[in-house]
Amino acid sequence: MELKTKDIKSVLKRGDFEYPVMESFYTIQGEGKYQGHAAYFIRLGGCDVGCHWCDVKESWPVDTHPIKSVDTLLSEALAFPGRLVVITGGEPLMHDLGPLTEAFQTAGFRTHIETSGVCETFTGSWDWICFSPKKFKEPNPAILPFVHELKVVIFHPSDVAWAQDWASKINSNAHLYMQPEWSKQASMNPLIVEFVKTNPIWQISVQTHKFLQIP
Ligand SMILES: C[S@@+](CC[C@H](N)C(=O)[O-])C[C@H]1O[C@@H](n2cnc3c(N)ncnc32)[C@H](O)[C@@H]1O
Ligand SMILES: Nc1nc2[nH]cc(C(=O)O)c2c(=O)[nH]1
Ligand code: SF4
Ligand SMILES: [Mg+2]
Repeated sequence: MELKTKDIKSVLKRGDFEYPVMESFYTIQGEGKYQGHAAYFIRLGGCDVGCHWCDVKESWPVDTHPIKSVDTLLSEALAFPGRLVVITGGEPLMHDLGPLTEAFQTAGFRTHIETSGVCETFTGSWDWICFSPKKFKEPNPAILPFVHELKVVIFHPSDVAWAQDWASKINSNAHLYMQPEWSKQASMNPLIVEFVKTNPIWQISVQTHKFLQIP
């Protein structure tokens, strides 16, 4: 049963909780298991991992983005038909995601996260956890039993074995993706294609939003 916005405000416990929000946008999930699904993205500010190939480096500072309340974020998302929210960043788990996810789930959204898993604390109530480990900062192993999807960016051939090593550490139900680093597709795509054909438990994820030229 979907609540109306005014009803939701009355049930939100921490609707006034605030976050630094670089951007929020209604689009098509371009990566991983839910690729192709309409989704409302909330990109939180702040990340200290420092991937040199990061495609959203402007998200890294935590104090240069507008501050938005849960109330506002939920009201903005409710304006669109989809009921799948993807919390991303930056590194979203830098923040206490309990209030945000509680509000969206109360309003009938599936809550998905895109995370590098590096944070000490692991907050929020999630319908889907996409874990994308990085060589630049060691993830917190506490997340590993809860991962629904492992998505490893392949920048160099050595990342293939590194990805398999991570697959051996997470729960056996997780979906396994290799994603070519965007600028290295010419060399990495053939490698990943051959790997997946040989190891069909894996899938390739190619950032379809960039081909569709949508956010
Ligand atoms: C921008 S990050 C934000 C969430 C979180 N910090 C993380 O890394 O998972 C979202 C996703 O984009 C991927 N990504 C970032 N830059 C990329 C690039 N240049 N090529 C391919 N994937 C990239 C990350 O690996 C991650 O799966
Ligand atoms: N369309 C679209 N899909 C995405 N999947 C993961 C993204 C991210 O930056 O977290 C992303 C993004 O930035 N845009
Ligand atoms: S962890 Fe994510 S947001 Fe942070 S630098 Fe790496 S890809 Fe970018
Ligand atoms: Mg992106």
